[in-house]
Amino acid sequence: MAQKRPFNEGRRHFKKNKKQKTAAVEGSSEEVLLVDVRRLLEKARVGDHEETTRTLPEQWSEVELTINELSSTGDGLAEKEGQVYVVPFTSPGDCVSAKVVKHFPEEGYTLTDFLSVKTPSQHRTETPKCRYFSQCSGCQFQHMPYSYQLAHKKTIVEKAYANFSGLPASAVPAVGETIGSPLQYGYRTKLTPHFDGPPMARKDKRAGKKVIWEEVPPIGYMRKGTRKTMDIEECPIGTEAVERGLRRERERVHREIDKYQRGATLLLRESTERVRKSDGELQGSVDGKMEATDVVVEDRGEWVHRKTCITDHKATSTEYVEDFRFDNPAGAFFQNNNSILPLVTQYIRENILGPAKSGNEANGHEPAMKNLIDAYCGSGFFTITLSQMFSNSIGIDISPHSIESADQNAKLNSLPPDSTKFIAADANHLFSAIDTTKFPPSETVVVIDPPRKGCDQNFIRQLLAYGPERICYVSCNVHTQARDVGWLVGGVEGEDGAVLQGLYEIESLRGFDFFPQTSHVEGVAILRKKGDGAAEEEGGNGQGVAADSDRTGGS
Ligand SMILES: C[S@@+](CC[C@H](N)C(=O)[O-])C[C@H]1O[C@@H](n2cnc3c(N)ncnc32)[C@H](O)[C@@H]1O
Repeated sequence: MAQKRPFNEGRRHFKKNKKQKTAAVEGSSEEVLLVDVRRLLEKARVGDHEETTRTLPEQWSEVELTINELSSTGDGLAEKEGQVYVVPFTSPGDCVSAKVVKHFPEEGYTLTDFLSVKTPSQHRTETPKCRYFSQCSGCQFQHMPYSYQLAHKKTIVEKAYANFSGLPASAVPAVGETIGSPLQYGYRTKLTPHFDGPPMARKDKRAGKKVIWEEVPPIGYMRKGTRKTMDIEECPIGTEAVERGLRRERERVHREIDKYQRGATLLLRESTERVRKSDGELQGSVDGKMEATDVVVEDRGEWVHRKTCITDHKATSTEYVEDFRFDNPAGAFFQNNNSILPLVTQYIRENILGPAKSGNEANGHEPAMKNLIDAYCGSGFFTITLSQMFSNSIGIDISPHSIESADQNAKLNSLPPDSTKFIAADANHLFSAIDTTKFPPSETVVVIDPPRKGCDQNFIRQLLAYGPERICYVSCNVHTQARDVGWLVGGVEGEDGAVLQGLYEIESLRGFDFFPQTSHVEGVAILRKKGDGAAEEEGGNGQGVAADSDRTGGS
């Protein structure tokens, strides 16, 4: 059985500092960093570093370090005399100067501020496009070539499964190459910069006084390693329409700051109006030019896309992915990098039914997968883009607002209501609501795309009890994904304490780069029920379950 153990793994080996009673959140950066620190210390053969007597440099002193490796959190790690120094904005091989910020002696690491490069690594080849790079906490990788970023993200997936799935290496297939984003800058369709209230705002408010702004505060993102907001005038990972919106919103806040009683988060969400070129009026005014101050016009073959930036949470934003249209309240969740979405949907279509049952060929195979259940469906992105492959599709989301949008989106895309349905419900109660005569598990594929914290253990138990033929697990946190997949493959403790056997094997695993220049990677894992053609595929396309060799390579 795959245990809950892996998420404690990073801490288990360190004596806890008495003051640090709070456990790190499962799958959090802190947890992931701890595991990488411990692995590096093991590699450096430091042995029991808790017993090592080390003299650590004083806080705020400057240290010179050579970066050994990149952590899954995107930070450089440098081992020196039995202590790991965490240095942001660096690459393996960099020799850098850094300022000591905080020691965690029990855990064996020290947080630092990056100061300067003494000798650059061979992976430090790019000139960052953002003038705030190495101060802003948003991006970590602008100094590295894109191919290196993609290769690193593959190792993040590998390490996640090696360290957090609780599975033997033989149960984890070779991780595929990371699929890159067609746009590596100018891709983010949503940004949410913020500003803080004046220091006395709370006290003034309690005293019934009007809040006084002595100056316009910085509007932007957190300065790396601090809780302070830094002023950001431009963000080159945002789309052009969003960049325009940022400038406009900043000007507005500068004009209207006195209307605010406290700090605020601003919304910048791209919205697209699609106009057929033959409709005339826009012909000739295309090719990414600004048609008017706030409108970016893009040539899309027979269409013209007019892109604007919405700042009202409740206003409707429209996005096109392939030929599907999605309308959402601008403040609601929708994927943030439209350029990569067609690659993801295409990949899932090609793999969701398995190598022999892809796409339209599926109907010729028995048992054909006729049904789709999209747990955590949001406004219907996967249900709608995949529904043409299935006779019945159902999407479930806990947010009634998302389900309203999903219903609306199904209509916008002319999907028949008798075959594509959505229900507002907790995924934990999903399987009691499913009619198994309509959705027999042997003919059903389940797509899972939960929030960063992953699935509830209860959901996993119910999924195992239902036992769909295939599962496609999409996740923005490959660490919690690895834990959940570990349970589906290796089994999980039932509510009564008895072991529920794992039913699945991992057919394929790879990352998609939804967020270039950052350390985030979206994982897509395809699982099939054990015994469903595993043998015939082994050794076939290199994506089958590995033979008994250590291929996860996470340590
Ligand atoms: C990462 S989003 C994915 C949305 C969708 N698949 C998409 O691509 O647009 C996660 C979704 O899970 C939903 N969610 C969170 N907890 C849930 C639960 N217990 N049951 C059902 N849905 C939940 C959220 O409302 C959110 O829409």
